[in-house]
Parts: sequence; structure tokens; C-alpha cells
Amino acid sequence: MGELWTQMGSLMATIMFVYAMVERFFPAALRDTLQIHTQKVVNLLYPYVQITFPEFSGERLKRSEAYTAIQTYLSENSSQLAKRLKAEVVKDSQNPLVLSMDDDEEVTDEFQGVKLWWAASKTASNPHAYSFSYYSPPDGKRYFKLTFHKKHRDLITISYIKHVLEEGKEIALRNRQRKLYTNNPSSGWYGYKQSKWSHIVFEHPATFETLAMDHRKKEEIINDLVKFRNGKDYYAKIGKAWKRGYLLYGPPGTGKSTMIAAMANFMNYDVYDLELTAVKDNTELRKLLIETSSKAIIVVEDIDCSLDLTGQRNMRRERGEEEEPKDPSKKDEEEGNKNSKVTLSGLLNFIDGIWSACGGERIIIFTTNFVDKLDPALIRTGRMDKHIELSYCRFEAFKVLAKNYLDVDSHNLFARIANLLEVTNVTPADVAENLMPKCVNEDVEACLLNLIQSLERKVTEEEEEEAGLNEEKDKEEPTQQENKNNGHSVEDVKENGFML
Ligand SMILES: Nc1ncnc2c1ncn2[C@@H]1O[C@H](COP(=O)(O)OP(=O)(O)OP(=O)(O)O)[C@@H](O)[C@H]1O
Ligand SMILES: [Mg+2]
Repeated sequence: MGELWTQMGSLMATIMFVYAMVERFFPAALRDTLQIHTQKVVNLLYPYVQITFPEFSGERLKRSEAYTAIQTYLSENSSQLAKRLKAEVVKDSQNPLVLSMDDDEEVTDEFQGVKLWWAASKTASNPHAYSFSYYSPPDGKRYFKLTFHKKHRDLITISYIKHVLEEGKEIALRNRQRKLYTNNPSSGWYGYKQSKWSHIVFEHPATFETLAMDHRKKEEIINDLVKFRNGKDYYAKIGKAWKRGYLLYGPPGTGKSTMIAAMANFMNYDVYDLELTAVKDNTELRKLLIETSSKAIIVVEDIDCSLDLTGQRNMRRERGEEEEPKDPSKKDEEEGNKNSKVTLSGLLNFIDGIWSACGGERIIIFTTNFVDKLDPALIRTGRMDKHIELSYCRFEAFKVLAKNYLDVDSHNLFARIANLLEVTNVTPADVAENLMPKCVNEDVEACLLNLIQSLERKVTEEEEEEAGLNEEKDKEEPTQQENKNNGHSVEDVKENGFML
């Protein structure tokens, strides 16, 4: 063994000596020729192909998208195999500390039975080369190097690299922090911080499991969403933009906003809450649409209150008929609307005009308490493809709320509650409020009894109200009859035979 080391040492020394001689005495031109020929010989004998993906490319030295996608792909798939890892803080990620392989580390990957090698490397540092550049690192340029056997060239260059880039982007999307956006008034669109949307991190805990509604209806919505999410090729095949509209309608407190949050969590989409009254005109509306990303839900809450979009009312005005008397509480709202010149046609174009197709994979949701007030054109199929009614709380929805709030599946008070929920209309919001323990020592039974009391009170109130109405009706009826008989009661008519 000792002899072997001695021989190796002397061989190395000889190589170094010859290399130093060549460097020193060979003319530069001759040296280059020698290098080219040596490379050719090596290429003949070396059966592997190498591809490098530099971190910064292009004139503006922007971080390469391919590099980022490869880094994400390798972090997820191969970081367990690497022995030396690098921890980086990544902005907008669910897990801000991301581990990736360190420089000069190598991992293997396999694709369709073919083995390949990824290495993370960096060129020697040159502190002067980029001293003026903000983007470039002073410690050399990083790159990934992919090595594979030349007989798999087609498979790797055509399929594998595409797979890595797509998978990397998909992982980044999955791990990103989702955002809730709202539109800025257009006065803030210019200047130093020009942005049409402001955002915060979207952190609503609602899910379809916690949403109280009919089980079958819930399943139907989930299936519809899954079909939409996987429908990229289908939408392309039928020549339709990859988007879908949902209209959520029902009384206040029945879970419309909660369902939007559950949908966003289920689909892993961002939410754009569009405040229509802050949009000046149709052009601005289009600009806002262009600035939304794909994998997003665009929401217009209370569409009936946002703008004067009720076609019926416009038609009535055209016919010169009187409008319904205005609710004084809506005065302020309408005054705000006067500043907005967004028209119904602008909104229709927003939903399904040519511009709406840019980006793809978007869901548009309108919510309203009064579905009948909306223009049929606004909610026709193709614009609002699926109409979902969220209604009052029945027993099945109650069971979900009882599970959420009290963690019970059954109780002997459930039967009474079921009967009460059949005869009165209460919203899930009301039921939820009653189920919530009001102090630390309130147990399940106390909460259920609270609910029963509140439901019974409501039933009694409704009965009294109905009795009052009937009484009024009874009083009114003879008066009407008297009027008809010119001031004489039915009995008068019968007795005296007055008839007109
Ligand atoms: N179907 C439901 N499932 C679970 N919780 C619900 C449901 N409906 C209402 N809630 C509860 O009631 C609260 C109010 O519900 P939400 O804001 O979703 O109602 P909404 O239909 O959007 O009302 P509005 O029409 O006034 O905007 C929620 O915070 C939620 O806790
Ligand atoms: Mg709401």
C-alpha cells in the first residue's frame, strides 16, 4: 500500500511538472490547439452530456426562472439525499426557511428508469467584475449542472427538463403563501408605488368540512371545483376560456362569504375581493382584471348593492314607470356609486369578454341577498355557470355546526332541535352564535338548551306575528265588503235587500 502511494505521488509530480513546462514554454496558440484536441479525445471517450443552468441570465441579469424552478424541484425531491444543505429565507412561502443543496454538492435523480446527476456549483469569484451590479453576487456565479448518458439525450432534453420545470413551478405554487387582494382607488395607481391591488396574507380557517349545508349539495360543489381544476385540456379542447362563474345567493348570515373562503382553501387559490364602487369606469375594470394572476378567485360581494346593475330597473325607467321607493339607508351607498361609471356592459365584458381569457384558471364569484333583483344577462349560464343557494339552517347543517362548535355527533336534545328547525327559519350564523359557549363552565347541554330556548322564542314570535296579521286581515275584510256594498254591511243587504 505504501509503495502504491509513493508511485501515485511521483506520477502526480510528473504530471504537474509536464503541465508547468507546457504552460511556460509552449506558445499560446499551440497551447490552445492542444487544448481543443485534448477536449476532442475526452469527448470521444466520455459518454456523458452536461447541461448547465446559470442562476443569472439575460441582459438585465434577472434571476433565471429555470434556475429557481430547478432549485425548488431539487429541494423537494432530492434534498434528503444531499449531505450538505443550504438554508435560505424565501419570501411569500408558507415555510419561509427552504433547504436546498449546497454548492459543490451532487444528488442523483431518476426519470423513466434513467439515472441522472444534478450538481450545484459556482464559478470562481471575481469581486471586480460585477461591482456595479445590484443583482449579481460578488462570490461567483452559481449554476446547476445536469449530467446524463448521451444515449438518453432526447428523453432528457425533451421530456425530463420540461417535467422538472413544470414540477418546480407547481411546488412553488403549492408552497406559496396565498394572498387576499383588494383594489386600490385609481388615484393610487401612479407614482412611486403604483399598484392596482393591495394584499395581505390570506388566512381564513373555513373549509368544506366546517361549512354547514346539505351534504349532497356540498359534494356537488366540491366535484364541480375538482373538475374545473383538472379541466385545462378539456377547456382548451372545447375552445372555452378556463374560467368558471359561481353565483352565491341567500339571506344574510347563511355562509356565502364563508363558502368563498372554503373554496379558496380547497383550491389553494388567491382571492381578489373587487370593490366595484371604487372602480372609476370600464377601462379601469379591465386594467384590474389584467393585473390578476391565474389560480385566483375574483369576488364581487353583494353585487346588487355595488352598482345600479339591475336591468329591470333600467327598463322600467325607459318605459317611464315609477321606481320603487328608495330605502333611506341605501342613500349613502348610491352617492358613492355616482363616482363609479362602471356599466352593466362593462361588467359583462369583465366576466366573459376577450380579456377575461388572459391568464386562465380563474373563478369569478358574485354574492347577493336578492337574486331576483339582478339582470338576467349578468347571471346567465356562461357568465355565472353555477347558481348556489345558501339557505336557512336545517337539521343536517345544524349537525355540522354542533360538531364544529361542541364536538358532538349526537345528543338526546337533537330531536327537539330537529323539530324546531323544521318550523322556523334561522340562519347558520344565528345557530352558531347560540352554540358558542358564553362562559368557561357552560357545557354541551347548556349550549344546546340555549339554542332550544332561542328557537322556541322565535317560533312563538312568528306565531304571534301571524295571529296579529290574521286579525288585521279579518278586520279588513268586512270593511272591504262594506265599501263594495256602498256602506251597508252584508247583514244589512241580506235583511233589507239593498243591492246596487
Ligand atoms: N353555512 C355555514 N357554515 C358554517 N358557518 C356559517 C355558515 N353560515 C354562517 N356561518 C357563520 O356565520 C358567520 C357569518 O356568515 P357569512 O359571513 O359567511 O354569511 P354571509 O352569507 O356572507 O352573510 P352576508 O350576506 O351578510 O354577507 C360566519 O362567520 C360563520 O361563522
Ligand atoms: Mg358575506
